[in-house]
Amino acid sequence: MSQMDIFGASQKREVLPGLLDYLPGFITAGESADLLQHLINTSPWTQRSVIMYGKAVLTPRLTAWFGDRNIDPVFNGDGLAPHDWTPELLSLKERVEVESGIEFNSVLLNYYRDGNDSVSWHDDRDGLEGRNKFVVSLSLGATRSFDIRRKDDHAIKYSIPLESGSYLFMKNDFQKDWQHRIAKSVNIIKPRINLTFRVSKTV
Ligand SMILES: O=C(O)CCC(=O)C(=O)O
Ligand SMILES: [Fe+2]
Repeated sequence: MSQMDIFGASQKREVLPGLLDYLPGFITAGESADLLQHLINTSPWTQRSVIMYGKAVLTPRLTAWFGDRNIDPVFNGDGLAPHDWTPELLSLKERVEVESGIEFNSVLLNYYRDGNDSVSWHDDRDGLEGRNKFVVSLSLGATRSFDIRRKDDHAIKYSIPLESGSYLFMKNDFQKDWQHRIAKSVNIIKPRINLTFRVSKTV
């Protein structure tokens, strides 16, 4: 898998023109470290299960979902309503809205305790509103590789290291044409939290 040349960038990089923008240092190192600890300690973490080959399997990561009160819980992995926004998450939401120009109504937190935690190939379309599924992803803590591949040709794939404090904007047809994952990485022992701001369907 080729490694994209995104090192040394201090401003927005168009990783895939019109589809994927990467902005390192969106949150400063100090604030990222504080937020990581705060979110680890205070978020209502749950481990979701998915049905695979007819059996319930625990997903290898912890999640917490926050959002507006009118969000349709049917589309959440465990069918539960999102938790109410916290002041910290609301302020991050406002910052990503200014940067992206999109108004979001929910955020999914994924907590990767170490390199054994992961998320397998998928796209982010379930439960999201609109034709184009715009998602902003913030990363805190350990750098993990964000792998992407084209749905119609899995040989077209890239790996983007998501640094602490970075902002990734998945826009236009990215979710329609590409899949993404965070693979396991045995030598990573530090935690990482990823926040994906979404426009979820409402009731
Ligand atoms: O952890 C990440 O960077 C990606 C998380 C993700 O793909 C998701 O929550 O849908
Ligand atoms: Fe995703």
